[in-house]
Amino acid sequence: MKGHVLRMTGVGVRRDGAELLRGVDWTVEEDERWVVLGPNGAGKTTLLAVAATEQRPAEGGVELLEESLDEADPADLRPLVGFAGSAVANRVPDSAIVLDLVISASYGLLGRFGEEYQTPDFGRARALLSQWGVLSLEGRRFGTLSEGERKRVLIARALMADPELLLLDEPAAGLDLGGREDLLRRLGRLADSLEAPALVVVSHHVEEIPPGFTHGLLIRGGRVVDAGPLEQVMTEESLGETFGLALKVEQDGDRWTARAV
Ligand SMILES: Nc1ncnc2c1ncn2[C@@H]1O[C@H](COP(=O)(O)OP(=O)(O)OP(=O)(O)O)[C@@H](O)[C@H]1O
Repeated sequence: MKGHVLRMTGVGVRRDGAELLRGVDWTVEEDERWVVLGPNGAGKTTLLAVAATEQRPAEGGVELLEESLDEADPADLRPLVGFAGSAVANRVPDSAIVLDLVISASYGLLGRFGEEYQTPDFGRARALLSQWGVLSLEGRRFGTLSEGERKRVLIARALMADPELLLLDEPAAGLDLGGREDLLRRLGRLADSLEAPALVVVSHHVEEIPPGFTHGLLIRGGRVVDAGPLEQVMTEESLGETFGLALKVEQDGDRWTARAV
């Protein structure tokens, strides 16, 4: 059955007198794969923080799996959301062992602190590391990993608790061309999987939209410029307004490119 996993209505966020988001209406259904596109400072990370229940909006409503955040305990809803991005990477101790980092996501922890795990938990953690191409790193310390390796490990971690919604903040940033293409292929495979959670990927670049993604939300200055099926929102007009410059946008199969004109 199709149902909404995330719904924001009139969401506004303010911090230290600055308006970070304003009047955001956004619904993510369980079979949708969204990319959130916008320039630096547009409010993308803030939007994900609200979706991940880490930031409470000053205005408007947020529902996760049809439960209002006003009524539910965020601690009960948090395991339903997998989140990977630099905000998580910055909190991981350099000394955390990769396998421990992934497996401890079942308890919402960033490493093992004496909790008990069963054989199937280790099996799942290793299967996820393998799915993201980093099983050989299972015994390494997080602090010794490259940027690309960290990103893959954190995506595996975000999937460990079998979330209903997976939020990835700039998964392709800082990767070389081969690393980016490999990551996009793996994200495309996840997008195609019927068992995958609803997906939301944040990016600055239309070239980083993974194959199989269905919807786009364009944001600038904390306001939604456009949101809906990709073919409807990926226009030169809407993207030009979002990034503040005239653009030539092209689609080649399920990939996109954009350049200034
Ligand atoms: N405490 C704060 N006080 C004032 N402004 C803030 C505060 N925290 C964040 N901002 C501003 O809110 C805006 C949105 O920030 P956010 O990190 O959500 O943007 P973003 O789209 O993820 O940007 P980037 O692509 O550069 O990561 C930015 O202009 C940022 O400077």
